[in-house]
Amino acid sequence: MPWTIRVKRKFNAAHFLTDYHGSPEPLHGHTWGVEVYLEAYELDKGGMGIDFVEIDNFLKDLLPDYKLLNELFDFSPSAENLAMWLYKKVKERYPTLKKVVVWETENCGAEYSE
Ligand SMILES: Nc1nc2c(c(=O)[nH]1)N=C([C@H](O)[C@H](O)COP(=O)(O)OP(=O)(O)OP(=O)(O)O)CN2
Ligand SMILES: [Zn+2]
Repeated sequence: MPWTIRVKRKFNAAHFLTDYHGSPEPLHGHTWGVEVYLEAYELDKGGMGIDFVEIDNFLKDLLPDYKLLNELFDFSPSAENLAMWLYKKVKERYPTLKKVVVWETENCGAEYSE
C-alpha cells in the first residue's frame, strides 16, 4: 500500500492484571502510549491521506484518560487486551486500519492486527 498514516497519543490510567502469575497485581498507573497505523490509497487535493487531526481527535474521545481500566472492561486490562479492544474500536471508524500498538511503559508494549 502506498501510504501508512501513523498517529500516536498518550493517556493516563490505572489498572491491575486480574491474574498475574496466579494472583491479582497491585493497583498501579501508567502513562500509556498508543499508536495506530492506517492505510491510505490516495491523497486529497491538500496532499493528505487521512487527516492526522481527525484521527487524533477520535483517539482523544475514545481513550479512557484518568480512569481505572478494571472498572471499564470485563477483561484483564493487559497491554495485549487493550490493543485488541482499541483495534476493534478504531477499525469501526477507519476500515483501513492495519494495526495498533499499546505501550504500557516506554519499553514494553503489545501490537494487535488481524
Ligand atoms: N505481556 C505483558 N506483560 C506484562 C503486562 C502486560 O500488560 N502484558 N503488564 C504488567 C504489569 O501491569 C506492570 O505494569 C508491569 O510491571 P513492572 O515490570 O513492575 O513495570 P513498571 O515499569 O510499571 O515498574 P518498575 O518497577 O518501574 O519497573 C507486567 N507484565
Ligand atoms: Zn501495569
